Amino acid sequence: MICKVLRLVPDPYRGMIPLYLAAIVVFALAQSTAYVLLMPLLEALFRGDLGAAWGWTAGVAGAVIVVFVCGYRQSVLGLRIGTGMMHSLQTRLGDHIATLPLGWFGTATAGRVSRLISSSVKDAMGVFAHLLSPLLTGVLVPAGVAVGMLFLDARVSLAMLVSAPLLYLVNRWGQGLYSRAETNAHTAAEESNSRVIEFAQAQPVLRAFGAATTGNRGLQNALTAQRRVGRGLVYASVPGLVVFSFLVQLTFIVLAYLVVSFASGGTLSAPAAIALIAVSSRFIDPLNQAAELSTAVRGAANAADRITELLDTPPLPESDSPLQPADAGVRFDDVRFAYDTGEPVIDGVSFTVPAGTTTALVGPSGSGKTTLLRLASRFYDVDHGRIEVGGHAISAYSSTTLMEQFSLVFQDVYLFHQSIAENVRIGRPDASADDLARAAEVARVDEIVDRLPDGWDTNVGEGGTSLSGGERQRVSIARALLKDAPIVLLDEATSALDPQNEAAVVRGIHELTRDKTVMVVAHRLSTIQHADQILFLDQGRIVERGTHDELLAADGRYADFWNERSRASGWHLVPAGEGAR
Ligand SMILES: Nc1ncnc2c1ncn2[C@@H]1O[C@H](COP(=O)(O)OP(=O)(O)OP(=O)(O)O)[C@@H](O)[C@H]1O
Repeated sequence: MICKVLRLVPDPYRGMIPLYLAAIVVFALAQSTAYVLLMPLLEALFRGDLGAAWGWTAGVAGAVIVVFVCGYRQSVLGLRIGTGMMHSLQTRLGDHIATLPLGWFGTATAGRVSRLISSSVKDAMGVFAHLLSPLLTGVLVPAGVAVGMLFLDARVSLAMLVSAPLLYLVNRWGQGLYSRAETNAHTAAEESNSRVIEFAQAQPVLRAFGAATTGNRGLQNALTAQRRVGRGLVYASVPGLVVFSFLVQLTFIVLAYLVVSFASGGTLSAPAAIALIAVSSRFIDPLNQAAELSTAVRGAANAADRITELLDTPPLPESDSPLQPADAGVRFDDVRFAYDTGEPVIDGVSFTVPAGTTTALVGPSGSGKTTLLRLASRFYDVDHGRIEVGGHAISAYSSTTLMEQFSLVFQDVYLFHQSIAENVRIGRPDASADDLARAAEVARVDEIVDRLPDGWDTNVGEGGTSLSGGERQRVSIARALLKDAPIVLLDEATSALDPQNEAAVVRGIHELTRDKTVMVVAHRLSTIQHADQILFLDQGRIVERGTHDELLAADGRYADFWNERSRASGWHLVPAGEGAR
């Protein structure tokens, strides 16, 4: 159980563990020695042999000094190992999560990650900070007392040693009950954490539907389930503790009975009997304490399992090759892909986007357009086929080199709880103030900054809540402009923007995509019409491809789509070959 936690201790602190354990062992042995020495001390006192009593007192005092020194040492070492382990685990978990494929980030992940990084790590570090020492002491002190008693009264010592296996088995049984309930309680807590996060984030939607306090059935169900399994956890921990505690008291009664019978049988003196009963109580108390702590250690071992499971989740394979792309071309070759659900979403897609050209992805909702952008930037690895950038498979590049090739402008723009300047600088953290100002001017972020109370230093709130949707898009375009990568992956907004934002976004995108390789999930008719190549997707396959004029002339799915969209937006179909450019 403890080994699982020991494995998580980082290197510089691992070296301290032998000294820490040695300090605990000496601390416990010194305690049991002090207790065992009470017996000859009491005997000497009862006999009136004050000289011997002083000698034993000195022995007890020596043992107490060792207890103090080792107690201090193991507390300091335990805290150092525990806090070092907590810091290292939080960093390791954070680094590891950043390398996981995006497919890992499912709906329950927010709650899972937050519980792992906060509560599970704290549970695991608690083993060193405050659990292991009293637990080991609770086992070693009674063992030391029982062995020490061998030299004073072997019969009582044997009775103590015989009770040990029985107590151990009962404790194990209690641990088993507790462990299962603890795992359920943790899963329920993860789920309710996720639902609480969702509840906070979904307030605008809930309020819009008048369901701010009552509408989140998921949260209510999760909290009810958590309460239920929480009660289960209490019920599961009680039987083990009660039976164990009863057995411990029973052991004490048996020991007391033995001592009294030996005394009345004349094989034990009265002072020795009194001293033995006093020492026996020191055998019993630490056992109760150890039983209570062992449930907490079991919880820590479960936490260590969860942490290890996450650290063992394979990251997206990362290349450390210094390979650089030859150009900014993109090629998909017979690519197939399914999300976790297993349903094929991309089904044998092949196409080439020559460097410096624009490819528009068009097709019905759910046909796989956005997925193609995610695959190009390796948010996920393909199940079959190959994606190349600059003449090499994207998996051959280090993730830093690969991401340097892309500017991503997706619809769901996330802004951090930071200033607007910091949010734009995510595109290139070392950008100069001039570059920042230029990108802001092109994407018209400067207009937004001018009206904000603290200008560039205005905090945009979590998720950018203090900006409108169009303004958030402008910030995301400014980020991409500042990054100035050779390939632009663009998911055009489907929703209509007000004229001011629309003009700013169109101008920003025009500048962003100038002379770049562009893959765009296109919704605006002018974007589609001016693309060098249009891919019409349906159910994960390219069903038509060509230029706007070629596809209109083919009079197939694209022509139908174009006619419909043109009618809807008040455009007029122009005969093939006369399409305005
Ligand atoms: N993270 C995901 N996990 C599971 N399935 C997903 C995920 N993202 C998308 N899908 C599914 O994959 C299919 C293709 O989705 P995708 O977003 O690529 O389509 P799209 O053509 O971009 O649609 P839209 O035009 O509506 O944005 C859809 O059936 C969608 O439900």
